[in-house]
Amino acid sequence: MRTPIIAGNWKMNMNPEQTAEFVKAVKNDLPETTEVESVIAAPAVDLPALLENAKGSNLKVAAENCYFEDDGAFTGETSPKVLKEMGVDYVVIGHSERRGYFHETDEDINKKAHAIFKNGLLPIICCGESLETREANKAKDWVEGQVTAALKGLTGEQVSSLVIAYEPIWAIGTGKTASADQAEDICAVVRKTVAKLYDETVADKVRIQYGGSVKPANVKELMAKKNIDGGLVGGASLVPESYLQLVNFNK
Ligand SMILES: O=C[C@H](O)COP(=O)(O)O
Repeated sequence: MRTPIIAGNWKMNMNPEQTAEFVKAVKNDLPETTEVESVIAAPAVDLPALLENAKGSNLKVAAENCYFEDDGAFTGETSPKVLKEMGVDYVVIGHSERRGYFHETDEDINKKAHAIFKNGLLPIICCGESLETREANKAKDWVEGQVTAALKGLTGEQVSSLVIAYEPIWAIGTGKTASADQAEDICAVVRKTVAKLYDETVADKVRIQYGGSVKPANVKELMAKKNIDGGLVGGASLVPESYLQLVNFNK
């Protein structure tokens, strides 16, 4: 009953010309949005090209980040209000690269989640542990803590509609995928955390993605798991053929 959601996260890898070419190459072979939601998260500078070329297709558009204020003196930031005006659907927040390189805190991520909802967008909230945390057997507590902090003050209705992406940091861009069982294990913790904070109905509705070296070769096995409703895909989302195999994983 949860619609699978496969989102490419391009990170800082494409320009507007490449964006336009990519969308032209995939737009006619995407599944119906009721069957699988196909999303691309692109850098802010590529969003106009992505939106323009995706018009009338089944491709949904995400920003890779935004600020938690709508406007003001915040040099270099991206307004969630303007993202909405442009026609963006989702905003990725709390990616481990933003937490690590740009020092984003749980509190920032929570403020962003509120700002995203205020503007009628939907967040894809990332969480995930480092190798050190996993080896110390603390991955479950860590992820539960991140999810709890990110959702603070959101309503059950809001949480039912958002997406949580579990991305173990040690599996990102390393070629080391968490095994389907390891991924399922923590995605189940994410759902249990939502049930504990809200209730079973909200937990049944929230969609949970796994991210970390997802590719056409492992997407089916991951998507077969009970608590995995999608993927947040970096490297393998940059090539049209590979992206199409990912979003059409069930064919
Ligand atoms: O947001 C996507 C993740 O960071 C995964 O990246 P990757 O598929 O290149 O490992």
